[in-house]
Amino acid sequence: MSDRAASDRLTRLRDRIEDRLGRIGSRGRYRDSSSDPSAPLVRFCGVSKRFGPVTALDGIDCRFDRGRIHGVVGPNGSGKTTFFELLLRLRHPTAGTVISPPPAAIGYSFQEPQFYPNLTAEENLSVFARLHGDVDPEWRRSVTERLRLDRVRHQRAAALSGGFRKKLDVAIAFVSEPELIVLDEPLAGIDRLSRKRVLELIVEHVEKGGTVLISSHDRGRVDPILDSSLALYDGRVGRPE
Ligand SMILES: Nc1ncnc2c1ncn2[C@@H]1O[C@H](COP(=O)(O)OP(=O)(O)OP(=O)(O)O)[C@@H](O)[C@H]1O
Repeated sequence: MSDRAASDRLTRLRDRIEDRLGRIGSRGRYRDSSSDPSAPLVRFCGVSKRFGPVTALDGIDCRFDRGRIHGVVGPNGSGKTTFFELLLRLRHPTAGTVISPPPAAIGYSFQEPQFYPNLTAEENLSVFARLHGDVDPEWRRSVTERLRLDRVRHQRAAALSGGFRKKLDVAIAFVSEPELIVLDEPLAGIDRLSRKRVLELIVEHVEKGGTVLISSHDRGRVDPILDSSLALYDGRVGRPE
């Protein structure tokens, strides 16, 4: 990583920590989802997020039921990433209440990878699998093989090609079988067979009772598996693309 990239990364990290601690003029709050299985797993009640003069989200009200695949769609800059960051408590709402499972119960893959660059693909999967307690080793093997990560398992994550990095990051989201999986552009930059496999993993996760939120510009592939869609436009709900 160049000095410039390392410094940019550090600045973003510092910004997120400050934000997460609610130090940037934030009056919104978080609550854990109710354990009642008939209650929605995720709810946003009047949620807004401002970055200085920029309003990224403006009074969002929505709910996502359990055991479903939910799409979050919208053009570039409509607020999808900010929405996911609030859901994961990586950022603090400026106003309103975000109700979601605690971050430890959420697997995710965002545009910026979460893996440890100096660990191998296999070591990364093993670390993330253990984060949420015991995981069936057969499941881990199945995810690894289906995304064809077995062939690069001894390579350092940082040395992987772009497509394999993306697949490793997506595999990490699934490996611990969390209650909720949040995927921001999971099909970007991966080959056709792997895209098919990712969609299969999503459907399988939901059939086992899990919940998935997904944002993708690959609407042709993703739309057929969605149970519902939240359309964002300029930080507001409702206007379709
Ligand atoms: N850390 C930040 N500081 C300032 N403005 C930000 C920050 N993060 C997001 N924004 C602004 O908030 C708005 C929503 O951005 P966001 O990244 O959530 O959109 P998006 O729908 O994910 O876009 P894309 O599809 O291009 O990834 C944009 O105007 C963006 O410039």
